[in-house]
Amino acid sequence: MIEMKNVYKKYPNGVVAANGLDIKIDSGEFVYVVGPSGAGKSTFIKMMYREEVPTSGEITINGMNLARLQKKRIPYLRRQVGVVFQDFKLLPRLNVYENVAFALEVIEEPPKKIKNKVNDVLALVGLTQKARMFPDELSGGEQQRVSIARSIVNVPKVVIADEPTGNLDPETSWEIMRIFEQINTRGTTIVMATHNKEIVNAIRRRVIAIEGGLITRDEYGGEYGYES
Ligand SMILES: Nc1ncnc2c1ncn2[C@@H]1O[C@H](COP(=O)(O)OP(=O)(O)OP(=O)(O)O)[C@@H](O)[C@H]1O
Repeated sequence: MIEMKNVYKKYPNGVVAANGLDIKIDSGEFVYVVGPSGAGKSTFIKMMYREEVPTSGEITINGMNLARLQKKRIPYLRRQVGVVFQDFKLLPRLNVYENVAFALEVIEEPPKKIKNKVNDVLALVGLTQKARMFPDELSGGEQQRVSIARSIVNVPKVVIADEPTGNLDPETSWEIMRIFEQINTRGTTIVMATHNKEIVNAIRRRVIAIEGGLITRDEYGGEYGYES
């Protein structure tokens, strides 16, 4: 479970990007985070994987208090929370297989386990045939599939995605959504910030709207609710 209690975030330049956020997200939920540009969606999401730390308030993920998490415990958090970005963030000099394996090498998994786990997730995202290719040899959708494979190879309880379809054409975006739905069906919680109105209105899930650093709407099966 993810819980925020009265979370406030002021950046050093004085911008208040979270102005008292209270939210509970249960295990296994699929949540969209929507709102206008600059509303505070990325800040909300970054605080969940401790890329940003709240100025005050509490955030817990599966019992871990992120505000008080010691630096040395961050790798442990990253094992429980997979992250997917709009711009994929793959390592350009590593091939598909190595990009995914890297997430396991840093936590010192035994080589044999690495091979099995990487092959399993590459099959799940449909990239078995492209395991030896490099990121610049892949389409945007394929690169995003590698990044999703990397985010789930540790079997995290939560996957957080910030605009994962933002750089993709509509058809490819639907393919990526099918993969997220599949991951969610296996019990993984998904929290996804998105501007994709068509997707939110078609694949109905919980919608949390943020405006001016506040949660202004929280509806199960809700609409996107903005013109974009
Ligand atoms: N590192 C930072 N330092 C200072 N201000 C920041 C920082 N990151 C974000 N902000 C500011 O905080 C506010 C919220 O930004 P955030 O990126 O969370 O919004 P967003 O809803 O994700 O926007 P978008 O949809 O455009 O990505 C904005 O006013 C932004 O300029």
